[in-house]
Amino acid sequence: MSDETNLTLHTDFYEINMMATYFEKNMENRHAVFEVFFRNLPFGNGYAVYAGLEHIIKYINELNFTDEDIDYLREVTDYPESFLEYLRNFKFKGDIRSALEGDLVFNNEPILQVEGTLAECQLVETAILNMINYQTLIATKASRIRVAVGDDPLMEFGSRRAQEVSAALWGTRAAVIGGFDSTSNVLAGKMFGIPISGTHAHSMVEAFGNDYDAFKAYASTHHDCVFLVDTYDTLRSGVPSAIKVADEMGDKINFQGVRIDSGDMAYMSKRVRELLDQAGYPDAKIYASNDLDENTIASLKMQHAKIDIWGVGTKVITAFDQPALGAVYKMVSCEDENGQMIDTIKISSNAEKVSTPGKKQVWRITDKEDGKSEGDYVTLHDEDPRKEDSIFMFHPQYTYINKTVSNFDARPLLQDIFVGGEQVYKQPTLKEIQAYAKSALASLWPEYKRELNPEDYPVDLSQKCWDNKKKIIEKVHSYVQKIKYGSEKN
Ligand SMILES: Nc1ncnc2c1ncn2[C@@H]1O[C@H](COP(=O)(O)OP(=O)(O)OP(=O)(O)O)[C@@H](O)[C@H]1O
Ligand SMILES: O=P(O)(O)OC[C@H]1O[C@H](OP(=O)(O)OP(=O)(O)O)[C@H](O)[C@@H]1O
Ligand SMILES: O=C(O)c1cccnc1
Repeated sequence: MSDETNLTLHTDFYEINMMATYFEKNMENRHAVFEVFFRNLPFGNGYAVYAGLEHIIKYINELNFTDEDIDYLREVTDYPESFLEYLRNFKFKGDIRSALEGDLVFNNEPILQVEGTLAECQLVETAILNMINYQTLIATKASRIRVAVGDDPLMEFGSRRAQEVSAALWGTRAAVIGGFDSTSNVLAGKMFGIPISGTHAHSMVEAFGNDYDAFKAYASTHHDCVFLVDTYDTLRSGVPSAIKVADEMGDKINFQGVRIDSGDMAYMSKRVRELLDQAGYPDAKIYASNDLDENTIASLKMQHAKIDIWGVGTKVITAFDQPALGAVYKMVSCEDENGQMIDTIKISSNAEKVSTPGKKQVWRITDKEDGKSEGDYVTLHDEDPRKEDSIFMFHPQYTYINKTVSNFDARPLLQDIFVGGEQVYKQPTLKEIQAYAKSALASLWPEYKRELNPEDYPVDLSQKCWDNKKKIIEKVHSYVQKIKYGSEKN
C-alpha cells in the first residue's frame, strides 16, 4: 500500500538534480532556510485549517535512500558514483518548525520552515508541499461543512470518490481535523483511530428484491440498524418496511434510524419524520447523503429539513470546488561563499507574488481581555513582540491600513518539530487535534468565519521584516539594472 512505501524518491527529479550540482560544487552543506506559504485562501474562505504535519513527520523520520533507490538512480541518471554514495549515506539532520495541525493559518505567512543544508532542504520540498497542499485543503473544506452542519453528527463517506488510496486515507484524517466525527473507511479507522460508522447500500435491497426482506435480514445479523429507505419508494415502501422490521424485532435491535439518499431531501425528511413519529419512533434519526456540501446543507437547514445526521463524500474528499491550495516552498535565506547568511527573494512583476525574505516567525496576536484574534504578525526570527507593550500592525501592501495593538498576547505559530534531524515534537492524538482546531475557530471573530465574503484577516509584517524586504528588493533591482546597462563588465 502506498503509505507503507519509503517515500524518499517521492520528490521531483529536479530536486535531486540540484542536489547533484550542489554536491559537485561543494555547496551541499551550505546552510539554508526555506518556508512554505500559500497566497490565497481556498474556497473564498476566511481561514484555512492546517493539516499534513503527521505525514510530514513520518516522511522525514523514514527519509533514507535504500540500495534499490540508489540502483534505480544509477540506471536512469548519469550521476557519478561519488554523488550516489553521498545519497546512500544521506540523513535529514536539519530543523523543521511548523504550525500545529488544527491551527488556523492564513495566506502570505510561513506555515512551515525547513532549515538545514541546502541539499536536504531541497530534497524535501515536493513531499512536504504535496502533504500540506492536499490535507490543508481537505481540512478547510471539512471545516466549512462542519460550520454549516452545526453540532449534528457528520460522517465521512468519500473513499470511493477520492483521488486514489492515499488521498482517501489521509484525506479522511484531514476531514476529521476539520470537524468530521467518523469515517466509513475501515482502514482509516484502524490507521488513525477514527470512529468507523455507516449504514448499507442500495445493492443490499436489490439483492433481496424488496425493502422488507433486506431490512429484516440486516436486523437479524446486526444489533445497530440504519435502513436505507430510498431504493424503490421512500414513503410507500422504504420507511413502512423499516418501521415494520423495527416493530417485529423490538429490543433485539437498536433501531437507530433511516437514511435517505435521493430526491428533495427537505420535503422527504419532513415526511419521513412524520411517519417515524407516528409509528412511535421519535428517537429514530434521519440520516442524509447525496452529493452534500456546505451549500446544500445550509440550504437544507434553512428549509428546516428534519435531518439529524449527515454523510458527506465526494465534495469533501475531492475538495470539489477547488482542486489545489497552491502552497509554495521558497528559499528565504542561504549561506554565501564567505559563510554569511544572505536573505533571498523571489521577485515578480505581481507585487503580491514577491516573496518575503529572511527567516521568520509568525505571531498570533490576541486580545488579552476577550482572547479574540487581532491578526497575525510576521517578524524576522529574532524579534519577540512579547517584549513590547504595543505593536504597530500595518498591511504590507496598503500601509495606510494600520492599527496599534496593546494589551495583547502573542503566540508563536511556528513550533520546533525536528531539531538537528531529531523529532522533538510529540504529536497529540487526532481527537486532541480536532478539539484544538475547534478552540482555534472559537477565538476567531465571526466576520472571518462567515462562509460567504468573509473579511480579510490581517497578516502584517513587522517594521523590521518590511524594511528588510524593501532593502533586498532594492538590492535586486540595482543588480538587474547593472546587467541591463552592461555596467557589470566595466
Ligand atoms: N431540498 C433541497 N434543497 C437543496 N438541495 C437539495 C434538496 N434536496 C436535494 N438536494 C440536493 O440536490 C442535488 C441533486 O439532487 P437530485 O434530485 O438531482 O438527485 P437525486 O434525486 O438523488 O437523483 P439520483 O437518484 O440520480 O441520485 C443533491 O446534491 C442533493 O443533495
Ligand atoms: O454523495 P456523496 O457525498 O459522494 O456520498 C457518498 C455516496 O456514496 C453512496 O452512493 P453510491 O451511489 O456510490 O452507492 P449506493 O449504491 O450505496 O447509493 C452513498 O449513497 C452516497 O450517496
Ligand atoms: O455507510 C454508508 O451509508 C455509506 C458508506 C460509503 C458511502 N456512502 C454511504
